[in-house]
Amino acid sequence: MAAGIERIDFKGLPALRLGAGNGASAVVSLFGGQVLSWTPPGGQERLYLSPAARFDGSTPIRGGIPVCFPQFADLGPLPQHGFARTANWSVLNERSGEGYALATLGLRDDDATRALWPHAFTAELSVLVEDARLDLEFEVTNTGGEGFDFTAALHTYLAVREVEETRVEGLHGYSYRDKADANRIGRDSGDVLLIEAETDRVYHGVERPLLLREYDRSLGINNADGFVDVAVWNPWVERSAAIADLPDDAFRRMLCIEAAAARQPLQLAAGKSWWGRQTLVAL
Ligand SMILES: O=P(O)(O)OC[C@H]1O[C@@H](O)[C@H](O)[C@@H](O)[C@@H]1O
Repeated sequence: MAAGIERIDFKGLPALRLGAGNGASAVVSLFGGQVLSWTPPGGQERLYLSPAARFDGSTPIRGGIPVCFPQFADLGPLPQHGFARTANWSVLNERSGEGYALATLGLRDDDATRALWPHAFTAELSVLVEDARLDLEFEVTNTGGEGFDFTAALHTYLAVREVEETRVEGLHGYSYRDKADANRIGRDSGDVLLIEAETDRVYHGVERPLLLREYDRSLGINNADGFVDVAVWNPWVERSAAIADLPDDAFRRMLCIEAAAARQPLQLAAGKSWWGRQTLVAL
């Protein structure tokens, strides 16, 4: 597609299409502030978007990069993964030039968010497409008069050709909480992580970039700043079949490698900001 940013309708929802001018593009839905597609130069889609995803403007969209905020998973009293993924975001900024496109979406507290979570905040998601790179920055500012706690994640659904032939490198030696095994704390001891069963882990304090290797392509994943944890999720056979908006064999085509701040709640004092980043590089 041409370079630049255009407003589009994506299955009935308002969205932005970001084009970097060299074949690289991304689609970002205003519902959820959610990246739904990312194609680096060469034209291969690198995010998984469920063919059974719902676009009704109230159900979370299954796939792409949902924003989990102000709660990751079920780590608190809010709906699973918080409310940001079912909120309507606004466009704060759009910029494009030679070889890049950048959009920033914003969300702030309103009556609906305060009914669930009584805090004043602004959140911004910046999405940059440039060459073979997708850069995401998620920033939260406490605009109220008192501190608050939150957990957060960019719940990135990566498209894989065959999950059992996919290797994740870089997690060796890190400890993780294993939700698929009664929240047992384990330590990764292998050279690579293979996905051969239901996997639902939060790795703690991951400082190295990760490499997702497939037989004919790879993806570099770097989580930075406030995203100190990495969640790895694959629902495998039974859970895939039980999730209504995922085809039964979806687990073969996706692997979530998420930038997270989920080991313990973050405390954000009045007037302060926090931010975390995830960068994907197609190799
Ligand atoms: O179905 P949801 O709400 O989008 O959540 C999907 C998964 O998200 C993961 O991040 C959680 O660790 C899993 O436990 C959860 O099942």
